[in-house]
Amino acid sequence: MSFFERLGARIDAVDSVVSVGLDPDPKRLPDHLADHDLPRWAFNRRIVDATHEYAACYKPNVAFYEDADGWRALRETIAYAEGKGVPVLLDAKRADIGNTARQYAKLLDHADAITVNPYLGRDALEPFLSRSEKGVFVLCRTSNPGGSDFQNLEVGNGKHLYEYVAQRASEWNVEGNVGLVVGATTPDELERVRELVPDLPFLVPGVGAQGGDAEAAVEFGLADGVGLVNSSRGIIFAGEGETFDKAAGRAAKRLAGRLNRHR
Ligand SMILES: O=C(O)c1cc(=O)[nH]c(=O)n1[C@@H]1O[C@H](COP(=O)(O)O)[C@@H](O)[C@H]1O
Repeated sequence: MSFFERLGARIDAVDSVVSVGLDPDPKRLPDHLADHDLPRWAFNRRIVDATHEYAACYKPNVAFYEDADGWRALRETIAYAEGKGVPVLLDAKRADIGNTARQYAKLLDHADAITVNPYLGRDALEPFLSRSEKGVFVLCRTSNPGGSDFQNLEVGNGKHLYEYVAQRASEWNVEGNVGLVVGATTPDELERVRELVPDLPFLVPGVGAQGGDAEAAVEFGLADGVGLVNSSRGIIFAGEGETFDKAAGRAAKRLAGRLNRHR
């Protein structure tokens, strides 16, 4: 089964397109977890317990795990999420020259899907794209304020770079495993990318803490019902103290319901 078939089945099973972002900023973890051997894992475990019923996937951003304990915490988190039947999308934004990219692509041995950066071109993504059973989400129009610096440059025929990336990524979809990352903070661009590539599922970050447009995220993010709308801080840091997980569960449920009203 392809990644997008598995994701579609998960979306149907939980009636949710929510991607729960597991970005456990050590500075924001509840104090009572500090004594744990791996506080990030202790935190994530309780987040997964509280949110998995509403999670179409989990999206750990590897930036929050790039140290010795972090990798251990990430490994435990992935195994636990998968044990609950939830696909894991590693947000790594990788790409490099061929022999390095082949090493980076080994990350896919441990997850169902990954985010990649198109800046280095097609060959830098080949080791990811050739993994037909894994999902590969190509950054297209990012949600940050500087996303327009390069991505909105005109590259010829009145076309912007993000539009060109969308079309090229669609050509790279030989294995049926390519999606795009398009932020909810620029709904006009989101709509435009959907016009250009009707068939690719999107990962739409930027709702919640970044204030993006949840309605547009659902209206344009899904292809044949498949796609993901991510919130990280808005879910995992919805509450504080001993009951942080309960608040996260409520936040995930609320977002799933809100998105479903537009599905
Ligand atoms: O690739 C991503 O997931 C991503 C792309 C993008 O354009 N904007 C964006 O916010 N993200 C990621 O999505 C998550 C958003 O986190 P919150 O703003 O806390 O919901 C972070 O892990 C970001 O790195």
